Amino acid sequence: MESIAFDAGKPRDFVAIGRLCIDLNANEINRPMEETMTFTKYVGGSPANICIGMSRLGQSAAFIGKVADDQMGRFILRYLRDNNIDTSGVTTDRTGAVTGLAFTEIKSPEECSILMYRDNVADLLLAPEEVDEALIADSKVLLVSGTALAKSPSREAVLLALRYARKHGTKVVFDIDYRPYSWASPEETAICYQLAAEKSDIIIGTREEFDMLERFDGSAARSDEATAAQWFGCRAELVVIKHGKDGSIAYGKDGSSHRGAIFPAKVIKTFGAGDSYAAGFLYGLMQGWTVGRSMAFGSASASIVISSHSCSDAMPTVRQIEDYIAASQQA
Ligand SMILES: Nc1ncnc2c1ncn2[C@@H]1O[C@H](COP(=O)(O)OP(=O)(O)O)[C@@H](O)[C@H]1O
Ligand SMILES: O=C(O)C[C@@H](O)[C@H](O)C(=O)COP(=O)(O)O
Repeated sequence: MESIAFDAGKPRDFVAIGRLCIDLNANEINRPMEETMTFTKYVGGSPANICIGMSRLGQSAAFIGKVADDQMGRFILRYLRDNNIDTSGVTTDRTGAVTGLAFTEIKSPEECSILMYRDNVADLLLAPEEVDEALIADSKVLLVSGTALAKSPSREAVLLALRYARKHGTKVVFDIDYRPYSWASPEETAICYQLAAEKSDIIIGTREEFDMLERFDGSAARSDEATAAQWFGCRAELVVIKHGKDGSIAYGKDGSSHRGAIFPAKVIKTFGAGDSYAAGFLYGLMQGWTVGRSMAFGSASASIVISSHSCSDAMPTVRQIEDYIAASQQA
């Protein structure tokens, strides 16, 4: 498969559904959390990061989600608007729910972890009746974050969004985005993930995330080929499996496969790699580029973000990625 066709007649490029949160990234890096005293606040949440990435790349983007009725919620809304993202699909909670927080621990470039505070979070209170059908109908791509399936009513909201996408010919990109602390059990996770994966055109995840999704589908150690074949039996036309610093592999329904190499990076922290990769990769696909070229663009985007302190705020422009690729080719 060389490239993917999107509905050129739709006015908006991209809409994402899922969580809008706050990242608090350790300022004193290369230390355990116990010894970290100060943090910098950024907008976070994997689908928010990808949406910001798409907007930085010049794509018209919108978000469907829910924020808390507090200073953090207002900060998120303002940041999205400042980044040219249509927030008409973002509602504000009125029940006293809070904004999800992700404190990041940067012990070393290889050893990063995230401490999440996600009790009573507003993002998981998005209700089906708050999903704007027209926003999905008017967008070429709907990006679904798997974490939004973790609880009702957000779970039903996402399933309805998938239905709207199908009805209106909007391509669905499913980013598995597994965050264990959001889920009651691995069994619940696998079953909900399957409901979304079987309705998706492009599925992106790490090997570990696909293993979670395919928990009931055979042996523990599944090959990437077996994973791709399973989802081609449903609706998928492209399955992308990410392998950290070992790069990525994309399988096309036509039997093709493409390996994505990595670009050198002065790694500060590894989180944000997947989100920036997704933004760069999807941007490439939406330009009609080949899968291979789109993967390279995504990998370079990831290297820029992991060499930076934030995820959302560090999302690069097309020019930055092109310059990064050119510089690494000269080195
Ligand atoms: N240490 C690294 N150096 C350079 N690129 C990296 C590194 N880690 C990840 N990447 C890039 O980011 C992509 C996604 O990273 P990965 O860690 O697999 O996803 P996630 O962040 O979702 O777990 C990889 O395919 C690769 O292109
Ligand atoms: O997704 C979150 O809630 C936290 C993110 O904002 C965070 O920065 C992160 O973990 C990024 O995830 P990744 O791109 O999958 O590494």
